[in-house]
Amino acid sequence: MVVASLELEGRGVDDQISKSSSIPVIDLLSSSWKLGRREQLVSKEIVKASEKYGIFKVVNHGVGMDVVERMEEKGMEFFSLPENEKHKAGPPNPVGYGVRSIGFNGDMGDLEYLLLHTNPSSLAHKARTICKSNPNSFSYVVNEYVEEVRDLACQILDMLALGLGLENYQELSRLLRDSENDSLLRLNYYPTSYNARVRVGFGEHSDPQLLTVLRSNNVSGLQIVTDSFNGETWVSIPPDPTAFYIIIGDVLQAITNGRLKSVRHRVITNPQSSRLSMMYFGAPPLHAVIRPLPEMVSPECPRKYRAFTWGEFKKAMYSLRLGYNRLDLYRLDHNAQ
Ligand SMILES: C=C1C[C@]23C[C@@]1(O)CC[C@H]2[C@@]12CC[C@H](O)[C@@](C)(C(=O)O1)[C@H]2[C@@H]3C(=O)O
Ligand SMILES: O=C(O)CCC(=O)C(=O)O
Ligand SMILES: [Fe+2]
Repeated sequence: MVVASLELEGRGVDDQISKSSSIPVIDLLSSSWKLGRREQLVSKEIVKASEKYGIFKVVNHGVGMDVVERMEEKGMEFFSLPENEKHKAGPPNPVGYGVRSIGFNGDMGDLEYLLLHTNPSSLAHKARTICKSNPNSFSYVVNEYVEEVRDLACQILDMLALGLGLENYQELSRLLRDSENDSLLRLNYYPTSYNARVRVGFGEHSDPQLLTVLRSNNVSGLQIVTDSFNGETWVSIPPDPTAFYIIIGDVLQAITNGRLKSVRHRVITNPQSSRLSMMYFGAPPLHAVIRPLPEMVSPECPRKYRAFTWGEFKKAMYSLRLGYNRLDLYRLDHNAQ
């Protein structure tokens, strides 16, 4: 495993000091999917990174840079439209175009965004309001991007299953391959911070789904929380437009009985440049039942979460603030705490 150094930021939002640290870099080229010895080792590294940090960077990921660039171009084309045109694709209920307001419960951030369902027919419908001049070309570019990042997400899930010693290595990825999967694509555009002041672009939260595949332009802003000797510390994740960051979500934490961590993260705005990020949130079908897998439960590690459907979790999530620790609602020892 290669270890990348995280850049040292001066003072973060609210004068919190963010420290330098390191997060793992996984090289997928060395693990062409064959279940050989080398692949088993990489799988173990992915598990370790997901347990310790809940985030890691993937290089040599196999997603075509031309596909990534086409998606970024379409995104920028959209955010460059006049305000009144963009608003025709809003409000986000929950998908669509949004400005500053995040979710339905009063959360605000310094950004504009476009949230899309990855289901091709839902996307084709929305594309008519997003790109009136050429909806087919917009849907084509999004579908092409989603297919490639979904394949990457599935490869990571297969390797996680292998590294965790699950009986069926496709146990996790089948949830994203299901035609009824509820995955989303989000494009976030953070303008340069006004008055050179660093502001919250997207507040602290964990991602609710199985995992997130994140790619951004070469502008910093993403930070994660790590536990340190004097409490919690914000650590900056350096941007790398040629790579993807994989972020573990709440559902994967529940399925693995708390072994993999859904990392809390946020975005701060950049005083010099605007940031464009693209996130694929890999989610199961609404009816999928989420519960700790039997392989993850033992007398030493008793079951931590009760069973719930993704639909049930999603309903709760939309009724809660961004920063709420929603998995707490499903903890079996919740009332005892
Ligand atoms: C405040 C909210 C926005 C959010 C739904 C929620 O009620 C709580 C979770 C938020 C989040 C965070 C990760 C993703 O960006 C997102 C699309 C998701 O699935 O959960 C957002 C939701 C959103 O913006 O609609
Ligand atoms: O924009 C980013 O870089 C991350 C945003 C994020 O965490 C989210 O949309 O859930
Ligand atoms: Fe997130």
